[in-house]
Amino acid sequence: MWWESGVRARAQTGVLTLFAELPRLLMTALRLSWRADRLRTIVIAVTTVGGGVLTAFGLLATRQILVELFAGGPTPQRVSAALPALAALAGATALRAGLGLAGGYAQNTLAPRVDREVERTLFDVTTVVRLDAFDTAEFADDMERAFRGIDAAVAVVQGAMNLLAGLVGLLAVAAAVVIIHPLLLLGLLVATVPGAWASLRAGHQRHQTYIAGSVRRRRLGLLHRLMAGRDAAAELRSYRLRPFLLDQYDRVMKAETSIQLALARRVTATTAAGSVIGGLATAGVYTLLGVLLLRGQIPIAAAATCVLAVQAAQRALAAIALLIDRLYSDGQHFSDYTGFMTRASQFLPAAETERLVEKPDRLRRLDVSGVSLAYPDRDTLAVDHITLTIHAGQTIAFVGENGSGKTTLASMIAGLRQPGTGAISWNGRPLDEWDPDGLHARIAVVTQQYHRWPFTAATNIAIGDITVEPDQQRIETAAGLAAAHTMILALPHGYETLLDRTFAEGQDLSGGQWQRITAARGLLRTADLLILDEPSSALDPRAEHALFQAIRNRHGDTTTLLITHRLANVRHADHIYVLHQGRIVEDGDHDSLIESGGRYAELFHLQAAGYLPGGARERPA
Ligand SMILES: Nc1ncnc2c1ncn2[C@@H]1O[C@H](COP(=O)(O)OP(=O)(O)OP(=O)(O)O)[C@@H](O)[C@H]1O
Repeated sequence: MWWESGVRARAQTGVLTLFAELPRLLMTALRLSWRADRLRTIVIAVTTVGGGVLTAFGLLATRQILVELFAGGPTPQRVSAALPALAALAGATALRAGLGLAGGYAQNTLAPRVDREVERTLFDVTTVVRLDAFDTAEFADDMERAFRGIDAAVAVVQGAMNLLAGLVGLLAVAAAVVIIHPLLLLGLLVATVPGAWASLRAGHQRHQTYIAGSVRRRRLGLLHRLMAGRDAAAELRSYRLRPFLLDQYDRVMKAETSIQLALARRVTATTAAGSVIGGLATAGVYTLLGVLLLRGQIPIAAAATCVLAVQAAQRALAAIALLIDRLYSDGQHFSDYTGFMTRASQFLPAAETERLVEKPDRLRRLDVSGVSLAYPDRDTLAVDHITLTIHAGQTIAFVGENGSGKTTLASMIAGLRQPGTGAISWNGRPLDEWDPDGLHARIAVVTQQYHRWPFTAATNIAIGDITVEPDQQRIETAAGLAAAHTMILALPHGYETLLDRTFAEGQDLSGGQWQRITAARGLLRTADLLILDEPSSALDPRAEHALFQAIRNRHGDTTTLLITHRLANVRHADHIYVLHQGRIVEDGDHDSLIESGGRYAELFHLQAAGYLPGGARERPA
């Protein structure tokens, strides 16, 4: 499907390349576990190695028991001769079980710590990357897989520990086998390598399918939200979208099902080939053992121990192959996580250097010099070579038709996006050379696409300034300015009403009520620069009047940048910039722009005509 193009190419990495990454992944997992909890990592390492040594010891003790039992002499004598080895075996088994319990406990209690460490590190990055990261589809895909990689991190750490334990155990068995007859070691390898290879290959096939399905899964997630979520529920019903969405779902699932069936066929074929070859090789090992026994090259006790050893080795190897398979697939999920962290680093803001430590002083002037910006995959510039100056205390307005670049320019002035070319400076120094926290503390932004934070009404306003403890008086004053106070008091729990319908006692608000809360959040702080992007699009006339009155009252104290399509609200602005296709095409105050009879005058008259009897036009003075 159209939205899947390009993903398949990313899933074409070879099995060997990925296998070669395993040691690096193991090291990353061990480092992670060390960072999460040193003591537990040490306990796991000690119990793992101890368990392996005890396995070898147990095998040799078994051999000794068999040697004593198969020796000549009366039975009671043979049994009593075997007793010390039997006691040693019992001791080793008990000790190994104890170590296993201790190691298991350490692993289980390590898992939540690793989980927290990994998830926290991911959120550290996702909350700091530049906004432009969210403009690319690759970033969204990467992030989807990175979140899956969080669960894999714990699995990789546990898998790495278990694999280590399995390898130590296997080494022990191999050592015991070599002591009995070196040729048997070769036989063991032949018997187990095909199975291990098949496991690896099957894991690789599963992961390839997983990567190729990343966009499809996101699409499915989207359809889940659209068909079962609250946001789309009303439109879904009013436009009768049910059959359309179900059809989309069926199409995606049809593709998904056939891909999963093809995968099941390939995995079964791979594991079947591994099992057949492995089975034949095992038969070869037992034949070899029989031949050695018949030729008298090994005694019967050694042969019996050897059968036990072969079985133990096969069990250990089967477990190891399974572990490698899991580790391999979890490791690849985990490498999606580590890969995301590496790739996301290109979207991190510039590292804070000495120069950035200085906090900006109160705004005196803000210069926009030759600023341009193009969004990824767009041929045209959203903002095209704009130069302007804003002086402290001024009220500035950006007006223009939809898509003319107002929001994009404002977001660069707010320091949320970096200009492609040109520079924006605060008191003569580029924005990115000031301490970012200090800068954002001096700028308040009320965005057009505001977020409905699932917190109480009070918190929704208080987060306008999280640098100080919430102050009820301050919150209520800000709410009053945005015509939100009375509305909030009318809610079931007033300011403490939770604004999320999906939780018990939660409430939802109308679009205009939400917008009042959003404006209150912006007005909470007496920022030097207040940017209001369409703050009144959903407000009723009374609320709109109150909000703009509050904004006008700040004139001279605060510098205000206003974006609105309701041109009556920008009449009082000191300077109005008219944008068209990313450029400033006119600027001046209201009267001079009306006088000049250009684009602004045309838009203003069009709007004003709607309020006049018979659609009469206001004439320029
Ligand atoms: N995240 C984005 N990725 C790609 N293109 C974008 C993105 N945001 C905006 N654009 C495009 O950039 C151009 C300018 O958009 P912008 O939002 O700045 O316009 P605007 O003047 O604020 O419009 P409106 O009046 O509708 O709010 C438009 O062509 C828009 O389609």
